[in-house]
Order: sequence, then C-alpha cells, then structure tokens
Amino acid sequence: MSSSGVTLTAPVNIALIKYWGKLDETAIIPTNDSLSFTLSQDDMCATTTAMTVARGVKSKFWLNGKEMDLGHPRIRAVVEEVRKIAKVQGTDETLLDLPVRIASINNFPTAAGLASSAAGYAAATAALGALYGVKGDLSRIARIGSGSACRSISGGFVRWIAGSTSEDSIAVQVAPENHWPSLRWLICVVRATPKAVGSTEGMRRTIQTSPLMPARIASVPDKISAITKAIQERNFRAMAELTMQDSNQFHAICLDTFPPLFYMNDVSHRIIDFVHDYNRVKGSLIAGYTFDAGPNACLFTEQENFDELASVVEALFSDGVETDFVKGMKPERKVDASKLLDSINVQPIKGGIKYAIGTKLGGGPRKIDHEKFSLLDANGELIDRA
Ligand SMILES: Nc1ncnc2c1ncn2[C@@H]1O[C@H](COP(=O)(O)OP(=O)(O)OP(=O)(O)O)[C@@H](O)[C@H]1O
Ligand SMILES: C[C@@](O)(CCOP(=O)(O)OP(=O)(O)O)CC(=O)O
Repeated sequence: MSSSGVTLTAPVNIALIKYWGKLDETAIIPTNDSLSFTLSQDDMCATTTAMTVARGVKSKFWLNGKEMDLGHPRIRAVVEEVRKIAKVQGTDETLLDLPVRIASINNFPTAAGLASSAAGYAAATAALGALYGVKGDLSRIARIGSGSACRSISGGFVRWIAGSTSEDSIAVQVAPENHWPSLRWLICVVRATPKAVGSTEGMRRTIQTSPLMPARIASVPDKISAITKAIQERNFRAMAELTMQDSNQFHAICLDTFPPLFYMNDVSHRIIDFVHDYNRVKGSLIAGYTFDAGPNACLFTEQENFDELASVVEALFSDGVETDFVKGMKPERKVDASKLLDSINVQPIKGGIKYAIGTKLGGGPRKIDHEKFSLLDANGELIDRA
C-alpha cells in the first residue's frame, strides 16, 4: 500500500546571536541576522519519517506519538512549499498528489525553550525534500515552518541572512562542524515543561511594544561581524563574551516588552552568577552561557575544562539523588570540585537543574535506515517507539 518513505534526523541549533522579531510574520522574514551553533545529533535530535500512502488514505501528522493537525498553518506551509518546488524541479506529479504521512519524535523536551521547533521543522523539511527529490537550498523552506529551523539545515556554525524576501532569507554555513572540535556544551534542563508564552507570540509582543528593540536591531550587524571573526580565529574569549552579552540583551528586550516576558527564572540567574564567578576564580574566561526563550541554560567551554565544569554544576545545582546527571556526551571523569567550591561565592540551588545534556558541534540532517528506524509501518500507521 505504501509507495515510498524516508526517515532522518535533524539537529538542534543554539543561537549565539539571537533571532527575535519578524518583519513579515507569514514568510518569517526576521528583523536581523542571527548566528548559531549546530549541536551533535548523537546527543539531541528530532527524528522524522515522511511517506506517501495510497490515494484515499487520510494524510496525517504525529508529534511525539500524538496525532496533530496537519492543517496547522506552519506544517501545511512546509508541505505545500516542498511540493511546489518539487513540481518546478520536475518531480512526477502522481507522487506529489498522493496523501502524505509524517511522524516525528524529539529525544529532548518539546516546546521548553530548547529549540525543538528548529530541529522539528528542519527534520520535516529535509524528510519531505528527500521524499520528493528536491534539490538545492532547503533552508528557506524550513524557515517558513519556524524561523530558527533554517539554521538546523546545516552543521557547524550557521548564519541566517535576514534578507528581505522569501527567496533571499536563507541560512549559510560560516564554518563546518570540524572547525572547532574542542568546543563542548552542557545543556542544563531547569524546566522541561512548555513555556507560558511561545516564541512566536513573544517576539510579536516585543516588536509591538519594546522601545529598546530598534537599538538592538541596529547593533546586530557589528555583533555578527565580530563573532564571525572570533569563530574563524577560534577565539574562545571573544566568542563567549559576545554570546553572553547577546543573551543578556535578548532577555533585557524581553523585560522591556509590555507585558514583560519572563523567560529566565531565579535558577537561570544563579547559573549566570555562577559562570561569571567561576571565570573569576579560574582567572580566565573559560565558560560561557546563553539562554533561549526559557529558563534552561546552554553552557559552553572547551574540552579541557568540560569535566570540571560538569562536576561543579552538578555539585551546585543537582538534587544529589540523580546518579545519571549528565546525559548525552558524558564527562570522562568526575573532578573533585570541593576546593573550587570553597572559592565560588554562589549559593547552591539543590535540584535547580533536573539534568544536563553534554554535547559538541555537529552536522546537518542525516538519513537513517528507513527499514530499521521508520516511525511509520508499511501502511503509514504510527509505530510505538516510546
Ligand atoms: N519534531 C517536531 N516536528 C515538528 N514540529 C515540531 C517538532 N518539535 C516541535 N515542533 C513544533 O514546535 C513547537 C514548539 O516551538 P517553540 O518555539 O514554542 O518551542 P522550542 O522550539 O522548544 O523553543 P525555542 O524556539 O524558544 O528554543 C511545538 O509546539 C510544535 O508545534
Ligand atoms: C529565542 C530563540 O530561540 C527564538 C527562536 O524562535 P523560533 O524560531 O522558535 O520562532 P518562530 O520563527 O516564530 O517559530 C532565538 C534563536 O533561536 O535565534
């Protein structure tokens, strides 16, 4: 009954210079360029299967095992755009006319400020693109699903060029995934439940009400140039400073929005204090942070400091009960942080961080064995992989 199917994974990306604000809400044209770091899919990813089914069978979409509305404007826009481009490129129209089934799962919290929409729409775009044989740039298709998704179409460091039309608002790679192999990330899950105000609504409110927003938009081009140079030169200090400052500015803009957007919480603020104090104690800027639209902290450092950073974070913020605190890429060894902790002027918050995910720089979407890992059976029905 099924005619063809594709299964693949797509990565999360975390912005170092944030996207926040749209000039065009439907086409998702942002107010400014943004620049991100693609995380390894060995640790965090969205997995998506897309397949055509026989005429007369209903098209369907499942997210994390739950059926969703395929008529949702964003997912529908992605399906329609992939089909439109495939048609122009000469794909057989009988294939494009068949009903489609899509199933996706995230192996990390959904809608909690950990860029699930980025990985999810990049996976959907790449899977549909492969299903229909689309060639060329997929980033502008992923962008109409969720702006930040365009950056998950490539690995390494990626810049989303704002552009001014649906055609020229695309993501391009600034440096490949093997450019800076020593970088390590520790994604600290402070809260895994969906946030109160989603990014789309939050940025709409900011555009309408924040008097500080024009100054931020004007400051972004210089920041993009400076961070691109820092990345090219593998200058950790410059990259970390620019990233932390941009995260802080983004959250200042959120507070300047009316009514205000409180994405970070007390634990997030304590983590920020900790990173600055840790750098002070170490006598050098060796760790940085950035926060998306939620309280979860994305900490980063280089490989030589990763084990110590993970141990100190665990000592200060874990509940002390969870034995498997760091998931994903684990530290090679536990470091005795007691001496260091004596010098750090930050009060612990026990249980403030539920768990952390260790990871590094990674590549763009990758096809996986459809027969083995498909989320749909041969009839296009959901396979329970929970
Ligand atoms: N794997 C997926 N496939 C398709 N759509 C997804 C997937 N994962 C998430 N989404 C969509 O993205 C929405 C969540 O987006 P939202 O921007 O609110 O959160 P987030 O992406 O986790 O956080 P942020 O963008 O602030 O980092 C979900 O409600 C769903 O509509
Ligand atoms: C804070 C951010 O993570 C905002 C991401 O916003 P989304 O891409 O989720 O928003 P929509 O385009 O409305 O879907 C910053 C960033 O990733 O650049």
